[in-house]
Amino acid sequence: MTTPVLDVDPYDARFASRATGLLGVFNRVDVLSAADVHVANRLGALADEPDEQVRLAVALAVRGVRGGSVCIDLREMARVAPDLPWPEVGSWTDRVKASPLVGPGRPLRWDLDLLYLDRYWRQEDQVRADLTVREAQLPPSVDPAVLQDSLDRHFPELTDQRLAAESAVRRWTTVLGGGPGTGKTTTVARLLAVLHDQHGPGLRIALAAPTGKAAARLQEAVQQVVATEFGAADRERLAGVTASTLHRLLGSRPGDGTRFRHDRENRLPHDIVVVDETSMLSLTLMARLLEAVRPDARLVLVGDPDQLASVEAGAVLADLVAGLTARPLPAGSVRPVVVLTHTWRFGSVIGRLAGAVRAGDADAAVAVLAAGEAPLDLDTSEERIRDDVVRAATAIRAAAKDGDARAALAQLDRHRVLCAHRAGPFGVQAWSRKIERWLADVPGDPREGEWYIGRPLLVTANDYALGLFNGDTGVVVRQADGSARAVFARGADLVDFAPSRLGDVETVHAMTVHRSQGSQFERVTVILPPADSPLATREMIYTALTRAKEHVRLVGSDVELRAAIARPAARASGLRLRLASG
Ligand SMILES: Nc1ncnc2c1ncn2[C@@H]1O[C@H](COP(=O)(O)OP(=O)(O)OP(=O)(O)O)[C@@H](O)[C@H]1O
Repeated sequence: MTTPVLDVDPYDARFASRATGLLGVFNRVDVLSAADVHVANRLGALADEPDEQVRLAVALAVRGVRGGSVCIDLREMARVAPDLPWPEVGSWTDRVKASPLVGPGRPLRWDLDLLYLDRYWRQEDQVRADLTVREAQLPPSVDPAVLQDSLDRHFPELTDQRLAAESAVRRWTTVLGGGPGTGKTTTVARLLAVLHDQHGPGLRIALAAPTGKAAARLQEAVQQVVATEFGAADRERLAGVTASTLHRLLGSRPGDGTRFRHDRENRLPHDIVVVDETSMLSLTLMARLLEAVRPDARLVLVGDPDQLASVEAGAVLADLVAGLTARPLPAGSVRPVVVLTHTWRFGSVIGRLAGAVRAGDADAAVAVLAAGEAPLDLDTSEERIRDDVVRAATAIRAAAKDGDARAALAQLDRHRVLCAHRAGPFGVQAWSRKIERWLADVPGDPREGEWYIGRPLLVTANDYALGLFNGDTGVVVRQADGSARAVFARGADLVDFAPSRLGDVETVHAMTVHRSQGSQFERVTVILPPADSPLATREMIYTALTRAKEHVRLVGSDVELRAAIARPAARASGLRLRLASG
């Protein structure tokens, strides 16, 4: 195999200037970043490991985490760039396994024929161990007659929703999956009532989600079911149930994003913990959650396993669904994983397109689009996008000028541009600049100053003092005295701040698909990433489409759409294998 000849600019920060040999080759073609190479060389030097094949494996493991993989499979690595001088897999594996860098108490681990950075191996093993301990206990004690009665009341038919509720009563851990509108929240509200019947008064319930927005939606949806479906007794018992962010529930400590007040030594007091939007949890956050929940508290993990996984490493929900489903089920016990498939909300065109994307069926997806039905279009005309964007921004601004904060926040959810990328011509930054230019051209309506009335805001870092969380959105609204306040929703309430108190905020007309998880908008404009982008994946498109309640515009052509549908996100992890084998 020949080594590619490359012209390298020595001042380009992407290139590790002293990367030589194999690592230099992989760095120069951008397979390894300068940071990957530095970490590998530093660890190699500390452990006295000169073997460049081992250092290459270390650098690839670091690279893997950057791409969301918890570990790497050396046998699969050559697929990344087949023309590079990859070591022969057999001897490469032997060298890595024998290296002083690899083993218990060392920086890396070899397990299940996969190479891990030790930290992630420990987290994966902890998740397995905690789930196994929960399973190994005696199951919760249940009054079967009471259970039968409450299930008949809340789930009169034998549906998957009823099975999920029964699992939540009979097991310590339940995973409830399903796409948008499949009835997950309805099931959660009803199963809380069923659990109340078992437990009697004093049941301590925690509802949580990874973002403030998702927590607010969960609380609102549960409360709506309680208010509209339940009789007086259940209504009274569940009327006060609130939801919070997972970080708030676990007790985040300022300046420490990965350790919490509640942990193995200081468990959460709740008898039942329900977490929504679990697909957004990284492996690290799942490990923290599992160590904080009492082993004898019921845990219900809810989410859509087909959505994009977390920004950080791991694909925990998809792994839990696959791993726990593969475990042999003792006779007579209820399944720990229930995935709801019937869509109650939009049996609509958007649902059909999302279903085709999820199934990886590009022909069916293109056929749905080609049918030209109203809520969908595949369009590159900037004119139409501009109309949508300007109309939405104008409506926000009008409500904000009127001092009507609730209306301004409602308008904020009418339309959003979603991009796979942050940077580059298809990314959030470029689209935000373009939108700002369009808005500046609207006659007679200059948006002046940083905190102009009607500025839509996105919080980009947790602010514990203000109680604002990464991903929260708000609007600058005019007050009766003419001053400007930044207004955000907190549950059913509104909170407002002097804009000068806000730290990390951006103007939000466009956002990444990752950030949009846990939110829905009436209309969504999706900028399809270029066909050769590594971010052009099936999960990316599915997640973007399912953010829309009424209308989706895809910007691009069927070439980009087909390319993304053909590429399932590849995140290496050993969790499903570990869980499947118990
Ligand atoms: N068994 C059922 N029979 C009839 N309608 C149902 C049933 N279950 C849920 N629904 C209705 O379907 C709609 C969607 O339900 P729900 O909000 O619980 O879904 P979800 O999966 O939580 O959706 P999302 O993920 O978008 O929040 C609601 O209007 C709800 O009332």
